[in-house]
Order: sequence, then C-alpha cells, then structure tokens
Amino acid sequence: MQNDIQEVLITRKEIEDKVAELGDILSKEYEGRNPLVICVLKGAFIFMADLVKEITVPIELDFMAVSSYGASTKSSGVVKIIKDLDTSVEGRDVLIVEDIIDSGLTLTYLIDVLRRRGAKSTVVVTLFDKPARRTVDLQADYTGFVLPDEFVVGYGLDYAEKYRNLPFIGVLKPEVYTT
Ligand SMILES: O=P(O)(O)OC[C@H]1O[C@H](OP(=O)(O)OP(=O)(O)O)[C@H](O)[C@@H]1O
Ligand code: HPA
Ligand SMILES: [Mg+2]
Repeated sequence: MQNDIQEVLITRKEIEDKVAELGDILSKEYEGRNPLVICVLKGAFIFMADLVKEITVPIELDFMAVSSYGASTKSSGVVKIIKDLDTSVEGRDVLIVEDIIDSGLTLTYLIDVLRRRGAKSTVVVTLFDKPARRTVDLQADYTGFVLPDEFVVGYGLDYAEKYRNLPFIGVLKPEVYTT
C-alpha cells in the first residue's frame, strides 16, 4: 500500500497537532453548550474519532453517510444520502465534521438538509480544503490544512475505497489510477 504513494504531503504528527488545536478551538466555541457532532461518512471517520477526544464539552454524536465520488477522482455532482441520522437536529447546535472540501457540493447539500430540518446552528470543521476546486460558494468555519489541487488519500480519504487506513496524507503514483 505504501508503495503506491508518490509523496507524503502531511505527516501523521502534523495531523495530530492540528487536530488537537482544532479540538481546543471548538471546546471554547461550544463552552456551556451541548452540540450534536455529525460525522460525514465514510471519509471523516478517523478525523471524527481523533477530534472528539480533544473536545472537552459534553457532546452527542451521530453519523451520516453520503457519496458523490464512487470509484472516481471527480465528483459525480449528485450527492446521495446512503445512511441518514438517527437523531433529530431540530433546535440543535450542529457541528459537521468533514475530512475534505473539494467542489463543495457535498457540504452545500448537507447544510441545506440540516437547516431545512430545523438545526439551530450549523458549523463546519474540515481537516482538509482544496479551495482551487470549488464549483459552489462554500467555506468551512474551521479548516485544518489547505491542500493543492491534487487527489489525495489517507487518514480516512480513499481512492476506490482503498488507502483510508494510511496514517498520513499522500498523493498516489499516477500509474495507480491507470492500472
Ligand atoms: O466537496 P466535494 O467535491 O463534495 O468532496 C468532498 C466529499 O467527497 C468525499 O466523500 P465521497 O463522496 O468520496 O465519500 P466517502 O467519504 O465515503 O469517500 C469526502 O469525504 C467529502 O465528503
Ligand atoms: N481524495 C479522496 N477523496 C476525495 C478527494 C480527494 O482528494 N476530494 C474529494 N473527495
Ligand atoms: Mg471517497
């Protein structure tokens, strides 16, 4: 698996430090409140697990699975809910945890759904952002790292469902996409 990686862009240690920093900021933002923290599956599962350990206010968790990439490196443009929340968001302060924002389509769709369901507030934290690829006007409230316009894998992010378990963020060798 590691042999398929051309370059490591962000190391395990850099990610750890950033996640702790984001946890600190969010603990202050939600002081005295009880947010519903939503993990956007599958990509955000590792970030979510690491982030919530750094948050010191009481939280509730829920999970939503959406997909728009399938086995491609480009968004299909159609966001599908594969698994919905178990919890009602009505009147709740919702913190959406994403691994990456690329075109912005997934989050635009999700925020719209959550607001229409009556969420009191929606805040987005993303570990990675590729602003150069945006097709809609969407910004996270908190961002860990800004990435260049390259398809990346690791720390939850996949290519055709592989490489999610790499502990760093890397770029694949071009031949991996063509074989
Ligand atoms: O800003 P966008 O262009 O919408 O891209 C970002 C979304 O794409 C990826 O999910 P994907 O659809 O690949 O599902 P996955 O998390 O299960 O890999 C990623 O985890 C984000 O949720
Ligand atoms: N890698 C993996 N999944 C993604 C990416 C990426 O760069 N962008 C959007 N979904
Ligand atoms: Mg994916």
